[in-house]
Amino acid sequence: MFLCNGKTLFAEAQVAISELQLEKFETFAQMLIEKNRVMNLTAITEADEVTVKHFIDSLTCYDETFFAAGASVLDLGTGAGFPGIPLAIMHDDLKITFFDSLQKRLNFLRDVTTAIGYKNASFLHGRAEEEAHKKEFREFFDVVTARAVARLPVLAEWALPYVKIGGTFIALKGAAYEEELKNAVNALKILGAEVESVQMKSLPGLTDIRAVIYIKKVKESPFEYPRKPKVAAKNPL
Ligand SMILES: C[S@@+](CC[C@H](N)C(=O)[O-])C[C@H]1O[C@@H](n2cnc3c(N)ncnc32)[C@H](O)[C@@H]1O
Repeated sequence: MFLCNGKTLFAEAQVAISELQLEKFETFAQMLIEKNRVMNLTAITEADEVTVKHFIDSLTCYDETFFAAGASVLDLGTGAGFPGIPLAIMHDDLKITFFDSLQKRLNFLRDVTTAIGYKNASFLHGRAEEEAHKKEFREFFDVVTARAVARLPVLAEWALPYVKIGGTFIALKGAAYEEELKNAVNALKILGAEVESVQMKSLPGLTDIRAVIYIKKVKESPFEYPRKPKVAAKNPL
């Protein structure tokens, strides 16, 4: 068993988890470590750190107020599957689309979802700035999640066009969250969104600041957003 302290760490984080869900995290962790030998997926490879900094951290974004049963979720810039795979393990009714610009990472996630028996997965390969202009994805998702993808003013422009009116964009952020929020005020206004709440989170054994920002989509995002690749980063709203 790779995650030998898994049960204790989830309990410390007050995450109620079944034996089956623990087994699925074990499967995912083993696949992640194995694949990481040949593909750049994560710098975190020690078992307790994987549990805390990837699995438990990902789950901090789950709040049932924002995730209705069976909700459609887009995990933008999912990488090695964070927060998407932990959400799929704990809430397998959610319909999660794993979205990344790197196909290899999506291939890995396809194998993971098969191994853990998660049947509600979809995979989207492309750039956030481009796929949002396709009719089938625009304002389609109940929830969009993103962890460690871009600064909030840029991320808001990439993510909010995918969120349906009344839906939520959830950004998992670190210590710079206040500064990012301040800098994103204009972007949120332009894109038709408002900050609903900011929840401070702590992780077992760590003192790092973690903030989960819930942003409500209140009206349509103007069609010109997101702008072409690299524009938002160079010239954020
Ligand atoms: C630093 S990783 C974070 C991965 C994961 N969310 C996590 O928290 O571990 C950022 C991911 O976002 C993807 N990404 C970056 N820019 C993107 C874009 N414009 N559209 C889609 N994916 C993007 C990258 O390929 C990478 O997998």
